[in-house]
Amino acid sequence: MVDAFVGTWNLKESKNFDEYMKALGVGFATRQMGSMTKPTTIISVDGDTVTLRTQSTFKTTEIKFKLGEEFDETTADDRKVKSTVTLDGNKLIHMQKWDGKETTLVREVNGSSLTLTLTLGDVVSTRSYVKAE
Ligand SMILES: CCCCCCCCCCCCCCCCCC(=O)O
Repeated sequence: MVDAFVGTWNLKESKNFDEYMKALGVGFATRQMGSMTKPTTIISVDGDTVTLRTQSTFKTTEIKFKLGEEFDETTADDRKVKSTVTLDGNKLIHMQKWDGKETTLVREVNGSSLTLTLTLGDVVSTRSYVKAE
């Protein structure tokens, strides 16, 4: 049920994000900014279209998608990827594919907490978000 993800979520804690950005090939200066930045993610639903906006003073991205339908996405580090988002139980699974590589961004809600798990090969980063009041 995507409804559980709807709301405004603020980053509270981040683990291993620098390693994840390194695995993506993100350069030093951008990684420094990325590590310091505390984004807000706003998720909304209109009919069968989901909007996921991640905003910060450094970068802002917004994607609109229908579950299970592939779409083109330009990521915060400027990768041009093919993305598909699916719902598996209570997990929102976002898969990005580019240049023969793939990464997953898995979001899971537990009450007022949202956990984002970023995986690329054997590199895993966990980012914890808390719902805004
Ligand atoms: C859009 C805001 C993202 C904030 C950090 C930007 C850092 C520079 C780009 C690194 C690429 C990482 C891919 C996106 C990871 C999303 C992290 C998140 O939503 O918390």
